[in-house]
Amino acid sequence: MIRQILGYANDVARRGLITSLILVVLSTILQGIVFVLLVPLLRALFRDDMGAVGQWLAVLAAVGVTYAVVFYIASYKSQIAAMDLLDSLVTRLGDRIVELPISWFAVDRSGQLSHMATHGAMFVASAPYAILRRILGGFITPATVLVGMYLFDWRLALAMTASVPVMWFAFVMIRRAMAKADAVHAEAVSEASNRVIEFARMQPTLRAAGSDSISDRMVARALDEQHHAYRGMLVTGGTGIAAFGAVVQVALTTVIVLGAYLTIGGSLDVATLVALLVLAARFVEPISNSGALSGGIAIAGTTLTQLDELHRVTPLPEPSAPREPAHWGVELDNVTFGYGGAPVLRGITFTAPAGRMTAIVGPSGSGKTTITRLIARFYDPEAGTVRIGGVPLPELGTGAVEAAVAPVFQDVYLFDDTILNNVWIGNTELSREEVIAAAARAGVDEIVARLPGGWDARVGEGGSNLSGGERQRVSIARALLKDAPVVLLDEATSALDIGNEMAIGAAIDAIRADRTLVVIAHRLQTIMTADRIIMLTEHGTIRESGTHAELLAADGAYAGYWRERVDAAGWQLADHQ
Ligand SMILES: Nc1ncnc2c1ncn2[C@@H]1O[C@H](COP(=O)(O)OP(=O)(O)OP(=O)(O)O)[C@@H](O)[C@H]1O
Repeated sequence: MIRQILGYANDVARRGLITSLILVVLSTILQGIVFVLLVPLLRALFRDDMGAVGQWLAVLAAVGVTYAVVFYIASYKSQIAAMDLLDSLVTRLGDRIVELPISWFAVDRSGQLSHMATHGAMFVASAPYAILRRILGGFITPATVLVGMYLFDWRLALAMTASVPVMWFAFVMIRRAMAKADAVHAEAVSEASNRVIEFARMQPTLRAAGSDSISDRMVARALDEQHHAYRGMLVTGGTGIAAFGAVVQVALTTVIVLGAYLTIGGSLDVATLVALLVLAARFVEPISNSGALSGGIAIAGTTLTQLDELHRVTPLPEPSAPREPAHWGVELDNVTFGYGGAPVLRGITFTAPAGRMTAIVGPSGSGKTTITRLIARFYDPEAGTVRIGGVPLPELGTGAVEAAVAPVFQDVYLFDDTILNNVWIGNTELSREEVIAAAARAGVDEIVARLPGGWDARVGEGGSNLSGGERQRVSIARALLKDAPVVLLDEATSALDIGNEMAIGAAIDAIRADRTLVVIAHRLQTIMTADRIIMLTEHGTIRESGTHAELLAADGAYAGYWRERVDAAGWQLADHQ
């Protein structure tokens, strides 16, 4: 475990941890010596040898004071090391999260991550100070006592030694049982956290569905399971501690019986027996205490295992020498992809040339969003190749793809910060004036004009103070600010008011002028003005592709789809062809 913890510690924390552990070992040895010194002291007392009593008392006081000083320094250093370790753990966790492939986040991990970053990291960081220190004491102090016991009576010392493997076995068994119970509990906690977060976020939907909705029941079940797992952990811990205590008491009783037998037989004097029994009690006491703490090691171990798992997630392959794209056109070449199951895209081939708008249309679930995820390299395809500027994405590298591509998705998440800062994260190197100018190109200035506080108005958690269309305008402004040569836009499906409609239309015109724009198009205006339309089937294949005019003239599936959309929107077809 120490090795595992050291693996996550930065240099400062590692040095602090090693120093404090050395001091802890030293203090526990000194504590053992203090106990051992009780034997000659007690023997001298029993024999009324006051000169020897004085001598041993002086030695005891000297070792005792040294122990107290070392113990104090060890505690102080351990606390500092714990704080450094916490820093280091949280930083490593953060660094790892930003390296993980985006696909890892497709499953909701918020509960697990928040638990790891808060309780888990704190438990691991304090484990060396609060738990290991005492567990080390529970082994090293008795070991020192045992060595001392051999100096006074080898037979009793041998009986004590014989009990060590039994106690060790009991200790390991409790730790294993606790580790298992805690792993179940940790999983239940993260599931319950996910459900509670979801429950809070989804309140408006849930209220509309009535109180006995599926989500209510899912939250209740997740909390029930967590309570059940917690009870299991308490029962396992309690039973383990009681069993361990019993083993320790049996060992002590054996030594008492053997000591009495030897004294009656005349081979051990009463003074030595009494002194050794005091020592035997000192031998078992730290062991008993450490048994109670073995569960703590198991709990810290669960978080360490989760951290290890996080570090084992295989990142997408990266090039040793990234290639430069020749242009910013995007190309899908015979791409097939599925989310671990049946393919959702099959043999997709098309190009989205630089400086053009390519619109993707098709029924719900046909794979439109998946295409944009593959271009942004959230995933690599199972077969076929995605290229930017003629270079396959794995040869370009994820960093270069992230720099070149600006995705504007429908589920835009805004930080609970000012509207200005929400645009600014698109490019933090620009000045406030430059950010405002870029944001105005996406029509964000109109939103700002209505908000009390203007550019410094807060947008609420997730952007809840803005409408869907307004959030998308902020997201488009981020993309404009990032000045990425490839923009992926998933147009809002919900009906937009005229202000949003016009602002987004104008922003699209600004983007397509000098960038590669791939749009999952829902607005009729976008579809008909696209340079090229790719129409998908519900099976994730391409049904038709071409310009709006070409596809209407072909009078195939697209022409039917277009007529339906126009009828639904109440457009006059003749006016818009
Ligand atoms: N993260 C995921 N894990 C597993 N399956 C997924 C995931 N995301 C999408 N899918 C599945 O892949 C298929 C294509 O989904 P995709 O979101 O790409 O379709 P779409 O055409 O964008 O749909 P819509 O128009 O409804 O947004 C669907 O069957 C969907 O259920």
